[in-house]
Amino acid sequence: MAKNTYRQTSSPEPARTNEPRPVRNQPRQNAEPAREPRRNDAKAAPKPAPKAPRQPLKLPSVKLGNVFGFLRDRRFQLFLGFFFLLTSIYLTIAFVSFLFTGHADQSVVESLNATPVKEAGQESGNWLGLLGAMLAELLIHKGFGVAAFAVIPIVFFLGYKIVFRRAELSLSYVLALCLFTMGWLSLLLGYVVLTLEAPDADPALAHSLDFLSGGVGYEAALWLDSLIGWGTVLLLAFLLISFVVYFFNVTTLNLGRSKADDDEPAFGTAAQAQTAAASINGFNAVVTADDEEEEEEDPAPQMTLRRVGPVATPAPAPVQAVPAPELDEPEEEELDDAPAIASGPINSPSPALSAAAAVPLTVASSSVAATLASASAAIAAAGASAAAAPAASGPSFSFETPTDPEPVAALPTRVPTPLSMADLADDDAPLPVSAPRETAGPALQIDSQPGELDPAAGADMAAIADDDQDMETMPAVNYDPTLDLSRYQYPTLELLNDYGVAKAQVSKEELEANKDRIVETLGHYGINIASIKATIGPTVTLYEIVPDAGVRISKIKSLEDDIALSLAALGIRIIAPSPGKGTIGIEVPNTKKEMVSIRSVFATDKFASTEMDLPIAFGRTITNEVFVVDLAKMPHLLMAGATGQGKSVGLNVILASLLYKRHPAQLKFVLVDPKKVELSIFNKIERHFLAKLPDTDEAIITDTKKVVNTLNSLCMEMDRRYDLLKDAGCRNLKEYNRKFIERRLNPKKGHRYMPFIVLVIDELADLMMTAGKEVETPIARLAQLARAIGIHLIVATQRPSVNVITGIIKANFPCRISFKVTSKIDSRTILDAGGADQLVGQGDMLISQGSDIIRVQCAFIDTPEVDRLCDYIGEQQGYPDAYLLPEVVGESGSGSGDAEDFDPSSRDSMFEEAARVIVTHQQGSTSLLQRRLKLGYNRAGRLIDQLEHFGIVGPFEGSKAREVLIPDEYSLEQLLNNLPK
Ligand SMILES: Nc1ncnc2c1ncn2[C@@H]1O[C@H](COP(=O)(O)OP(=O)(O)OP(=O)(O)O)[C@@H](O)[C@H]1O
Repeated sequence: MAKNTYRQTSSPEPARTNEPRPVRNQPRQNAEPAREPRRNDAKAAPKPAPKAPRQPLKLPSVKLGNVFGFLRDRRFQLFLGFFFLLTSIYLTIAFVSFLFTGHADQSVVESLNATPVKEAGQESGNWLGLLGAMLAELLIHKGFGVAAFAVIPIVFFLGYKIVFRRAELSLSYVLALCLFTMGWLSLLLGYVVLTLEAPDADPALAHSLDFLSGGVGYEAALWLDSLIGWGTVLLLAFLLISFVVYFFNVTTLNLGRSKADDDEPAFGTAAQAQTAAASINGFNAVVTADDEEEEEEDPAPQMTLRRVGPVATPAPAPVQAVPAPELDEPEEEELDDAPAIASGPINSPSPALSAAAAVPLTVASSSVAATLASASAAIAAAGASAAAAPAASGPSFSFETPTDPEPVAALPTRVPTPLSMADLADDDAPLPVSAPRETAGPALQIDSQPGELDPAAGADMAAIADDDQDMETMPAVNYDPTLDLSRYQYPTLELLNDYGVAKAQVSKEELEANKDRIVETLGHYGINIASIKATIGPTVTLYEIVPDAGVRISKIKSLEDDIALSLAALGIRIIAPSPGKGTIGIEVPNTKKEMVSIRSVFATDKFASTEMDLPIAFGRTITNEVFVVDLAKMPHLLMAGATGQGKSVGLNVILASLLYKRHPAQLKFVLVDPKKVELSIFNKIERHFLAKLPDTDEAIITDTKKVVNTLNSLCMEMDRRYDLLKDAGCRNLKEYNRKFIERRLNPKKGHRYMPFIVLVIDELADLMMTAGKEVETPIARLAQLARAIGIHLIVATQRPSVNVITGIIKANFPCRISFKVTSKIDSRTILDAGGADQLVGQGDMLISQGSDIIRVQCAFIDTPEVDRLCDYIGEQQGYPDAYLLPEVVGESGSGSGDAEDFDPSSRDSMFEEAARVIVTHQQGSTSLLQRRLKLGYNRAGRLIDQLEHFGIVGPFEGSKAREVLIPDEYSLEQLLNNLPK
């Protein structure tokens, strides 16, 4: 019976005598049928005494933290760690020795209660003495057989983790793997041994291998065999598959898939994408159930980094992934109480989590992109078929429906955004909607560029960086101006109306008829045409003709009206010659115009992936190309157009373009709206995108007097910015901000991140009428100088007459846009060329940049769309207030315009002299003081305010001079004598 002695563990052993010890390898034939005695033995085994009912454990009232405080003692930890490490070595030797000496040692160990330890130790053959023999007997022979070796990695890992405070695998990972291996392998081997014990099997072989399974494995296999027979094999297979699936997170099977399939980008499962997206420097961050357990165990801010093999995606350069630092093991009590994010940086969710959230929506957006792409493919097909139409008789004629050449941009993906300190600080501000919203590409760009890590994630990584790592040595990237509103979500395309795919509105008949009339009309004047080609745009069709040799261009140009007459169409424009084409262009309005929706323009790759600083997507050109310009390069814009021709829509398009592409930290608007209703809709984004003077209630300026102050304030901001640029040794704002972001400028010296400022004046005519020079001078000054320091002007007017668009303003606005105007003169005033009077209206516009004039159909954005856009931004967390411009009082002395604020003790030294000039001339004008007293604008303005305060001149009256309240010099002298000195 010695063969299965480990199964008799509960049998009382005979007292040890001098007789030879029962030998383990006693012949098997002496045995009774193998299974019976074990069952009997089991029944015969004395039952353990019934346990006393459990008493509720009375905890001492001392804090557990005090009791287990020694656990935090590093010396104790090292002691424990080395103990585990050495134990693992000890177990390895003892177990290996067991393979050779186990059988012989079995009787020694089993007779221990009857033999003195010393004697038993001498008899033991194990290389590590009696203890080695006992451990091996317990864990291998009576326990799990050879599978007991799996205990060793657990003990070793514990020691390693405690001593070195780092481990690339989590404890739960090692425990799960080793314990499963031990149990499963033991059961498997138990079943093998059981099978070898069958009457027809080789008994010697069975005996020599019986140590493999151990007592536990054998008994379990025996039990299962009795219960389900051969089903044990199936159960073993099922257990293995289940473990592999769960443990290795298997979600797809590659059975029968070709390599090509494998090469496809995997959007399949959240886990895959999560793993792919969170790849950092060769580690994949994986959040699994195991890791959650790990988090409970250790409240340190940590992301489990599991090496899962080489990662295909290139690691983002600037941020280094470092394994989470191990903190001292916390006490049990602390662990329970620790909130989930207690120690983590609040603005930094695990990249793995971000990725997981992004996945389903990535799929959604890619399918939308696919839909749009197929739509543009359909247009392309339509264009191709139109182009294939046979040419008519006469000069060669071809026409094409220009297709959208822009690949449609992938829609923004959604990412949850981190919470910043500012978020927490501003309790009143509405918290952003917790549901993930979309972020424009570079918004992963946020405005992160594709491929960059979320800056917040970058901050996170730095936050968990090893204590020893010197932040100074890291790449200088973690100042990020957008982090104050790090949860800010860029607007999505869903906010805009979807008008579907635009269709070509010009029929082949219309094209043919127009072509015939052009050829015929020109023929009447003896102009023959070599070839003619038509390009269909959204509003007009461009017929490009190549006249016969020797025809004078000016002759064709002079026939503009005749061609218009013959075509019975308004808005014909002749471009002779078409720049860079060698043809003469004749633009003929389409009978049915195509509306260019703003959504279709924003969805194009050209706009979505633009790298411009201040991109504006105006609309589509005649060749259907999306027309995107950079306001930062323009650098200012003058817009004109008769009433109802699309100016306000154009302004909204400009504002929407910028709002779609810039973060509130990067851009501020100063909105001047004398009409009071045009821009009021943008009030909702005051705390995100608007700038205003301190102590003013409304950010959108409707009062002329405030406009003057605001313009002067912008001039001050400009001067200050120039000072800062000079101090930093930078030539423009971009360079300066780059330097600041790289932390090469000291905020203590007044350096700060400077957003672009875009000043929008909706109606210049009104301002010029009421404030004249007072607005003209600062506007001209800003236009001349503000380019380099990121202040850009957009000035619109419906009256492009010379007294509104004065020479000085015009000279400083090289880029001008004209919607339809009422006269040729207006067209010349704004564009220095005719043509704007011949536009067809409704957003049809000409853009002049220097010598080039381009016809563009402005995109259409409706008021409800702007409303939705502003709501979307306005509902998000904003800054506590609008961006504050410098106060004017300090430098110009004109204060916020309130003469009551004036401090009498700080009267200007030229006050009396100024009063005499004003009273003598009976004209309360700042420019009079400037001229007569040779003063600068600011000082003259300050003096006028002081004169107002002392009742010498009346209040500000717009462009008119102030009323002089003192009738003659005598009265003035009396007043001056009575003034406090
Ligand atoms: N790009 C466009 N595409 C299609 N229709 C347009 C476009 N722009 C303007 N329209 C049409 O013209 C109308 C007037 O446009 P808008 O209000 O912009 O004119 P405006 O020049 O600002 O007039 P006002 O100076 O009187 O305010 C709009 O309501 C719209 O119907």
